[in-house]
Amino acid sequence: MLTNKTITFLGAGAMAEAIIGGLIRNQIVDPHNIIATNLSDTTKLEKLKMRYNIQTTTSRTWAVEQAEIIVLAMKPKNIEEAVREIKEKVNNDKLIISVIAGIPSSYIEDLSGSKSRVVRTMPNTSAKVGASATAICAGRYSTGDDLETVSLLFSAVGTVTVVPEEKMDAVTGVAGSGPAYFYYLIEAMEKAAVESGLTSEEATALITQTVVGVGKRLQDTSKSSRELYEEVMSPNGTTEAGITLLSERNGQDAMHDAILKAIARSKELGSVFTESK
Ligand SMILES: NC(=O)C1=CN([C@@H]2O[C@H](COP(=O)(O)OP(=O)(O)OC[C@H]3O[C@@H](n4cnc5c(N)ncnc54)[C@H](O)[C@@H]3O)[C@@H](O)[C@H]2O)C=CC1
Ligand SMILES: O=C(O)[C@@H]1CCC=N1
Repeated sequence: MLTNKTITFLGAGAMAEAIIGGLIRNQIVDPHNIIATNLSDTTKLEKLKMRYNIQTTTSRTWAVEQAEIIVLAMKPKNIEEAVREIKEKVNNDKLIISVIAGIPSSYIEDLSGSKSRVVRTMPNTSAKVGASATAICAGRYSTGDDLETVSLLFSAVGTVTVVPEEKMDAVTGVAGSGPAYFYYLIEAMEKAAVESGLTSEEATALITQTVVGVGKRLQDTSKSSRELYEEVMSPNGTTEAGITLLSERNGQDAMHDAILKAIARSKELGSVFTESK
């Protein structure tokens, strides 16, 4: 095991489960050293206990008392209440990891009044299959060792890139939200495939492998994305017909603006907390 430290997940949703699964699968943490808790969904806690053999509890303050590492994995709207509830139980001995979009580390650092050691992170749902593109950044009081610990923990669910905190909103719009853009596109591809006579199973199999192939190709080449799609386009062929229509409808502009919008939303989520300081 990488660490014998007790890790408490405050928030037992999709992200928490993806990370817990990776940590256990890769034997980074003993399941008995993981505690998960949430607001009120005891059914979800029972499922996690059964599935991963971890500890679960409805007492959030107890869970925080036990922890050497606390992972904040609730929605941004719940962070204020969460902080209020655990404030008295947090001290500088505990490392706090946040996966929450938008929320600046400085807001969480002031949590204990004793300069909490915070590392802010942004994983994505591909953590579930060990393929997250996670970025992490150090807070003001976290140490080099803390960054290393978090890096090792998240290596269990994919790649880890260390960035300065001012880049975290961009990371969130691009990589945190990133999988959704692809799934959205795939939904449209499936619809067109079925309308054109493929069964849903045929469409899914073909599109899934196409996406896997694109990912592998990207990892394997130094060619630019433009070079790669131009490689697919034969003059006056099928791809050119499709790409021409996308260009006429400003498909790339829409995608570009969507990502900027997501980045702006990440900034907006955090601004409430920076302004109130
Ligand atoms: N879903 C995604 O693709 C990604 C999500 N994130 C971030 O992860 C966080 C969680 O997202 P999801 O797992 O999708 O949400 P979710 O809704 O699936 O889970 C949130 C969990 O937090 C719990 N919770 C709420 N308030 C709490 C409190 N005070 N104490 C303890 N638990 C509390 C809820 O009961 C629930 O179990 C969000 O802040 C999001 O920004 C980050 C990267 C990707
Ligand atoms: O949509 C969200 O706010 C979260 C953060 C990144 C992905 N999901």
